[in-house]
Amino acid sequence: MTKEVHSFQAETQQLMNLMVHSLYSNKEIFLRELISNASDAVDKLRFEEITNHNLIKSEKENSISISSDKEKHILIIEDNGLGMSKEEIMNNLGTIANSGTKKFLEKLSEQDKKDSNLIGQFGVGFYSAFMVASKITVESLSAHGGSAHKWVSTGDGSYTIEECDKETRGTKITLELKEEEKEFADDWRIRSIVKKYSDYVTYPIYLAETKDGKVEENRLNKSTPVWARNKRENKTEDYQELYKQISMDWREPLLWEHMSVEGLVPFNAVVFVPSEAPFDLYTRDNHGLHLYVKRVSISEKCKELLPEYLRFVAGVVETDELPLNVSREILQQNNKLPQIKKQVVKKVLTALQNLSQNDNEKYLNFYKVFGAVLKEGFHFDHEQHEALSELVRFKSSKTGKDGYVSFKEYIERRADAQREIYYLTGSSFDAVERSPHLEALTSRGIEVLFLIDPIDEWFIMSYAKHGEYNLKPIHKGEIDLTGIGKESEDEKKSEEAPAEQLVGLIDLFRTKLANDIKEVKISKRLRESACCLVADENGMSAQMERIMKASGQSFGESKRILEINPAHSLIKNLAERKNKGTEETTLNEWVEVLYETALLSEGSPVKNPGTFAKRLTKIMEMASGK
Ligand SMILES: Nc1ncnc2c1ncn2[C@@H]1O[C@H](COP(=O)(O)OP(=O)(O)OP(=O)(O)O)[C@@H](O)[C@H]1O
Repeated sequence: MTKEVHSFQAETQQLMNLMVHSLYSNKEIFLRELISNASDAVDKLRFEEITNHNLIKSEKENSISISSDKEKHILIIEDNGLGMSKEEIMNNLGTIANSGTKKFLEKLSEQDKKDSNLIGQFGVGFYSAFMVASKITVESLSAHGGSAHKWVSTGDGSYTIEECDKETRGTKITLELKEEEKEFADDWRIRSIVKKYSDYVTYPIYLAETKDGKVEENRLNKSTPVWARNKRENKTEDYQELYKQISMDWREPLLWEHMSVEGLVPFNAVVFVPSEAPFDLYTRDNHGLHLYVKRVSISEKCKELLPEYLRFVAGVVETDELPLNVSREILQQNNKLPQIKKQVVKKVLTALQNLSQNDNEKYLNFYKVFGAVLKEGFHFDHEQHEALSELVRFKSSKTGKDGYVSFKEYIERRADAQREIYYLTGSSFDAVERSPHLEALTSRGIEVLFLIDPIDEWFIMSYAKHGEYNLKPIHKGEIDLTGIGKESEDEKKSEEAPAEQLVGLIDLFRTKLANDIKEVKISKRLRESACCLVADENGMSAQMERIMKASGQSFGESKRILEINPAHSLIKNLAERKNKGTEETTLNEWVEVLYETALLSEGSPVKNPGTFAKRLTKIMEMASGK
């Protein structure tokens, strides 16, 4: 047969031109594409073999062979798959069948045509080889028989096709590399690309390497990957090695889960929870799981498979339910990934629950590092509230600085008649531990959770109720503890001043502090302290205000309510003085100092520390002179 010359379809030519002149920097993906095509061709052969026994046999095992000639800048990729007839070659390599490539071209007509990054996003299959080759020869013998054909193109608008001598079934692709791309003929370069993208291709990938004058065929890819094997075949070290390879973390993982899911979207996965926080835990935006489709690496960090609040999880998911050249955009729209994600999330949360039940110490070590991140889930994943609520831990008025309590334990040891879960927000354990807000609750033996992570203010906005128990802030709104718990005899309040005796003093507070506070009220929550500040029911807590300020989102300071303790001797004395008509100026000073101490005890700064110190000194001076 003579050599025929054919022009490429217009779209194909457009694509070729782009490839030939591509400025895309990640050109190495061409090898991934060619290996993936070769692996597909072997897949197709194996599928047909089941029903058709007349296919040409191969003496070699089903495999992909790579060889190169550094001197001549030649790279060859050969497979013993199904191969192509003349018509198939012309159809497949002259037109654009691949849906990913079509999408790529559509995108190009809308967007800047020079946007070379699109190439990487779409993975344009066979044609990407023109990024590195000045001439490509494809020789193929179909396993169905007939004669072998050779297709040759330099990517300049046309290709030639003619019969050729090829005795073995399958396809051989010879790339004549451009001078500036000759590195792709180097063994080390080939090895590293295969390792990176095609390590888990089902069929062996061999590289012909010359050592001491002899050619050796060395296998580059692994055999069946850890996640595709039966769990029982894997050893602990297999998982540990996989973890290190995909996470770049040299420490052992805390735990892993191997999933083989049948169902609607079948997939295999291995997910890992690290034992230590990665350095970029709070800043990372490249979280995700490594996604494989038919053993081909599609995305190293597939965000669609993992919610942000599990961004510390590393792992691999493999499914055959997606097309190979799936683009990032398609990944985002794909409806199968959310189903996989849901199951992965469930599995990780269950694994953590199991850990907390079986080895609480280990779990708490995990929680100390990752707890705050996990809590973000309350805001973003309402579906998982129940599971997450079993995983959160808190410090409290009963745990001490190093301990933790779960919701479950809190409820188990709640006080008599207690129907709410009490909490207090603040910036640290030390800052809340001695808060005046705690006094009435502590004296009744009621435990108060300390929400002292910056994320807690958001956590509480998304999780206001645990089962039948409302979460109740003790630093906001009214608090009524009547009948709850039991007040110990020696902690009972000393006698309160009758309300009418406090009217004058309350008025004084109101006038003097008009610019700073919203209201003055008689407190039910104080025991030792003379006064404290509370936000109203829907107001912003002092901690929230500080966080907003620190992140540059201050809405101005909200005024809080000053509560005074009617049983405190200082308040009683001041009320008496006021009622006796003691000079206003002195009383004003006391009122100011009381307000400022209330600010300090909730962790807020006083407006003018110098004035505060002077006032305090004056009062101490007066007291010491008595
Ligand atoms: N080594 C090969 N053996 C047999 N057929 C091949 C080989 N390489 C390519 N082909 C054929 O050429 C077609 C075009 O390949 P190309 O890489 O452009 O897209 P694709 O492989 O179809 O894309 P996708 O991988 O998304 O299906 C393939 O569908 C296949 O039919």
